[in-house]
Amino acid sequence: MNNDILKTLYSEEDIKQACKKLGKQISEDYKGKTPIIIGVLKGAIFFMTDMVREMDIYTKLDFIDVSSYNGGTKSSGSVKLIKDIDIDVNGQDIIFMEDIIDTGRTLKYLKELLADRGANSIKVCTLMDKPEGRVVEVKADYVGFEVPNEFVVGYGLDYDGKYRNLPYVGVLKPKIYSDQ
Ligand SMILES: O=P(O)(O)OC[C@H]1O[C@H](OP(=O)(O)OP(=O)(O)O)[C@H](O)[C@@H]1O
Ligand code: HPA
Repeated sequence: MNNDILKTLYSEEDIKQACKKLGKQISEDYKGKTPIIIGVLKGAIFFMTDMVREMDIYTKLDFIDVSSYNGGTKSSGSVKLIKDIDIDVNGQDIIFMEDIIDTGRTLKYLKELLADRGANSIKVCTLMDKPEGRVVEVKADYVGFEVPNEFVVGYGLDYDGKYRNLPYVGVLKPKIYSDQ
């Protein structure tokens, strides 16, 4: 699997430092509160589990699964809800945990969904933000890295369902992609 990687963008150590910094910031911002941390499956699993252990506040955890990429590198344009959260978010403070914001479609859909359900506040924490990929306007509140306009894999992010278990974030060799 490692042989498919052209270059590393963020090492395990880079990611660890980013989680420490963001965890500290969120702990300060949410002091005295118990935010509901919602991990956006599947890509955010590693980031979420590392992040919550860097927070020194009470939290409640839940997960939502949406999909719009059908395995390749291009967004299908429509976001599909696959698994909903269990917690009632009415009046609650929400922090979405994302691995990446690219076109912004996933996040826009999720923010609207929970705003309709009466959440008190909705913020977004993402490991990576790809501003050049944006199709709809949406912003993250906590960002680990601003990434160039390349399709990245690893640390939860997949291409064709694979590479999520790479412990770092990288770019694949061009011959691996079948849709670029
Ligand atoms: O800003 P966008 O263009 O909407 O892209 C970002 C979303 O795309 C990926 O999820 P995907 O739908 O591929 O599901 P996955 O997390 O299960 O891989 C990623 O994990 C984000 O949730
Ligand atoms: O660059 C990316 N890599 C993996 N999954 C993604 N989903 C949106 N953008 C990306």
